[in-house]
Amino acid sequence: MPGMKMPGNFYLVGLMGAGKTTVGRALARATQKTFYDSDHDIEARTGAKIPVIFEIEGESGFREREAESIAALTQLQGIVLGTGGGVVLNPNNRKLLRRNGYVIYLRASPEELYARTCHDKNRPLLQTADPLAKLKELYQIRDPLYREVADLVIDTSQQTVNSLLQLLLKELERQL
Ligand SMILES: Nc1ncnc2c1ncn2[C@@H]1O[C@H](COP(=O)(O)OP(=O)(O)OP(=O)(O)O)[C@@H](O)[C@H]1O
Ligand SMILES: O=C(O)C1=C[C@@H](O)[C@@H](O)[C@H](O)C1
Ligand SMILES: [Mg+2]
Repeated sequence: MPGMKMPGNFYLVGLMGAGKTTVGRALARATQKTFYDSDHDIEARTGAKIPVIFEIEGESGFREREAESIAALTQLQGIVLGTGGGVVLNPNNRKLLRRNGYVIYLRASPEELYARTCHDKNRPLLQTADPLAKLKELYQIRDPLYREVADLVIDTSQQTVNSLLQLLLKELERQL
């Protein structure tokens, strides 16, 4: 289904490694929308990489910047937005996402997320002695919040990025 035109915005939520950036880019291409990534937007606005922002301003400083970025990006039309894994912690972010777009939760188990992220050092929250335990803890806290904002929950287990894209397009076509 190349070049399928669909109305509105698509917002992708989920934990680190869920595929928000990867699947988001592919979805934008397929639906002729512009892709944005809130993590990249924060880095561009700040002029610093996420690990550096965490180091200097702590997680709370990062969350303030993230809220500003979400407020700006949810004013845009015709976009696919890949969000940061912690975006749903802020109630105002949740409200903005729900109001302004169709929210897709890319779900994966902590074990799978660990396998996808363990070679990558760009996620400060996973720079701990036991990243799998951290992912399990984040999953417990956040899975209900992702579900709360989601219009659609997609299980990404045992799926390639391309098969996920096909599944998403089929589901979106059915629902919209
Ligand atoms: N369904 C999938 N199957 C296998 N690997 C995947 C899948 N989705 C994503 N990946 C891989 O997992 C890694 C993390 O994906 P990606 O960066 O898109 O996640 P993210 O949700 O944007 O994470 P973050 O919240 O940290 O930005 C990438 O190397 C990507 O290629
Ligand atoms: O899950 C999280 O809290 C985060 C996920 C990443 O996307 C980044 O937004 C940052 O590393 C924090
Ligand atoms: Mg990402």
